[in-house]
Amino acid sequence: MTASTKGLEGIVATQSSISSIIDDQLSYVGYRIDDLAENSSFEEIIFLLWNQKLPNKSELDELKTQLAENMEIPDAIIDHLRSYDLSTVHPMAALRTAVSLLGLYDNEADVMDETANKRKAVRIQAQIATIVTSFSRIRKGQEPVKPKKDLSYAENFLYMLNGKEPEDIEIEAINKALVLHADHELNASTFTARVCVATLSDIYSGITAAIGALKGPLHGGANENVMKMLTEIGDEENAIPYIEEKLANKEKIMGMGHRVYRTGDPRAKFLREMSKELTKLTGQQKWYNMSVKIEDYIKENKGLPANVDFYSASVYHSLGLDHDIFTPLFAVSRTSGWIAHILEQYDNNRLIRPRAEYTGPELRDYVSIEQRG
Ligand SMILES: CC(=O)SCCNC(=O)CCNC(=O)[C@H](O)C(C)(C)COP(=O)(O)OP(=O)(O)OC[C@H]1O[C@@H](n2cnc3c(N)ncnc32)[C@H](O)[C@@H]1OP(=O)(O)O
Ligand SMILES: O=C([O-])CC(=O)C(=O)O
Repeated sequence: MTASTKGLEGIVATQSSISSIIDDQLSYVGYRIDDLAENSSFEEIIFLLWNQKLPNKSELDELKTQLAENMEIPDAIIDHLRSYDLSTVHPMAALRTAVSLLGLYDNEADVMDETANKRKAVRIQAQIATIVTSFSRIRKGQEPVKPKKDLSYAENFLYMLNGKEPEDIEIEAINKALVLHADHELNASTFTARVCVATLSDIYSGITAAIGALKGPLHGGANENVMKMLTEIGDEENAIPYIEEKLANKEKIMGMGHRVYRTGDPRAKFLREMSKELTKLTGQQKWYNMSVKIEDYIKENKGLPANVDFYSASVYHSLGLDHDIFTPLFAVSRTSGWIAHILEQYDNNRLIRPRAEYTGPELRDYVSIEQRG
């Protein structure tokens, strides 16, 4: 292994027909992210990722109905969420455990045929939103809100989170965020999901493993940390001195840099636009202004682009989301991509088992405990 392959940089580890990043352009199943972000509902994206084609009207209506009808979670999950001290638990840890638990209440969890896997896909995609929103409400002492069958996925997410039907601008913002985060080639959490199910383990195991990988601050956890940074900075004039100090201490700036993108993350411009609009609307422009200053500074001084997690922070903050719910919302969206990759892995499976270059001691003789110093 050379320094350049550390972290498997540049290694092509599988073939996939789900999403592609070529010359810093992202597409889902051949459709440009720019077109999808402007025009698609999240349900359309789910259908596209799982079926490799855009749905016609009746296919889309059917999926929307299935998702809305499957959103309720078993009472046992709600009881579980009430059973521990939620104030000390990160929502991503709660989500990881709750999705694993969900598998215990699905009597098809270990049925591995294609049709059962598709039914489970719908259930997991539907119920993950309800787990996140129920957790959020229960820890505030509020009752969980049941989904409504006539609402879209984005609407139901906001309705179950806030207990009231959302405004159009909120629905549009959440829908676009869900579309933009849905899939991203062989990112760390998707790779984790594929490695897990390539042992022929079940979908719940794959999604649980992926949630664990997304939680880390170098991956999905960055969005929460961006808001933490902006809050610490506090005012626009503090932004550059704060960043200079971080860089001088060799600390990473959250939401900046990417393993694959060199010129820029094509999703970031949409989130930047949304951040501009929503922070203006809510009188919180300072978060957007601060973010622009940081983005410009890092681009000029480090040559690094803002990634998807950078502006999503001020977008979600403007929508009133608790900061530690940012990454769970990412997971809600990325579940669609994880499931697509899991189904693709099952479809043409081979165990994923690379090698390690051994760098430990040479072979040596065993020393009995009495003879050890
Ligand atoms: C949805 C997503 O997962 S998008 C990514 C979300 N993660 C973040 O935003 C966390 C901050 N960013 C990072 O840590 C990185 O840019 C990653 C993890 C995204 C990609 O990392 P890698 O490709 O492994 O790059 P690596 O960490 O090796 O960095 C290469 C160089 O750029 C620097 N660098 C990379 N990102 C940053 C950053 N955000 N801030 C400061 N310096 C950075 C590194 O310090 C390193 O510099 P050096 O060569 O002088 O030591
Ligand atoms: O692809 C990656 O490495 C990280 C990323 O942007 C994502 O998962 O959306």
